[in-house]
Amino acid sequence: MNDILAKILAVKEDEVVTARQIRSEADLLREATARKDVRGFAQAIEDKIAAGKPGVIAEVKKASPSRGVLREHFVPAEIAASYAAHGAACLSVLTDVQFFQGSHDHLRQARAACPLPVLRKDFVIDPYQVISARALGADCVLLIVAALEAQQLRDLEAVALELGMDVLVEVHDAEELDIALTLRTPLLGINNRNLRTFETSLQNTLDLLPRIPAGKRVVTESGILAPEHVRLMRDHGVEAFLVGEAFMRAEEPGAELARLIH
Ligand SMILES: O=P(O)(O)OC[C@@H](O)[C@@H](O)c1c[nH]c2ccccc12
Repeated sequence: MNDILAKILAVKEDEVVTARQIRSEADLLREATARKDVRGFAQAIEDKIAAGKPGVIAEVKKASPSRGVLREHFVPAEIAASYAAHGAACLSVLTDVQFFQGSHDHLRQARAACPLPVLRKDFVIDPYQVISARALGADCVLLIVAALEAQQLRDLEAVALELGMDVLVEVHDAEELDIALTLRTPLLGINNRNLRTFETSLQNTLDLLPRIPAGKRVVTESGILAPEHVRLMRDHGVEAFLVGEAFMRAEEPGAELARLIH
């Protein structure tokens, strides 16, 4: 497993060990449960779609391992406000430091600057990170099937739901999809990018669509760069999108969002 995902997961193991030494899980849990401010993430997407609009999860991401720095002028509060003003349903904020140049502060600042629900975008492998997400203010966590065993996925989902958060479960192929479908969450992300090779193809979403049962909300993730891409997906009944790079490269991220969905 000498791929980028394996490298990232090894770093996450270390991060969790260190974080636990600084602050106990019990202590963090007290902070997380004291917060009574969860914003409905899945609901915000459904509300957009019910109004005839695409549900866009707009990402706040300074850099990525495949693309390097995406945006020099990077002010999370400004970006979040711009997204909110231009019709985003939700935000996704990278909190990984080493590979995406994210931070906990990016999430706090973005969430404080707008009324939108926020996904903590990181590589979650341990309940500590789910609890930490809520303590930071996150309303949803990402669980990546390629990174976890089926039982771990179910356990992490249970922790998130217990804290009142939503879960976005991410798959890349049919095998991962079968595992994801054992979870309770309706939010099913299909990543068009392979996290091991970084190859990106929108066809990936289209290929998996016939396998999605009723009751699940498909979110197509990655590589959505142009209005034609949004149109192609909507023509196939996909109404929810997770978009980062296209917005981060634009001078005004929210204006680019509006351009992409009209
Ligand atoms: O920047 P893009 O190509 O629009 O992609 C956004 C999002 O899908 C991508 O950042 C992503 C999807 N799944 C992830 C898992 C970890 C880190 C990042 C991701």
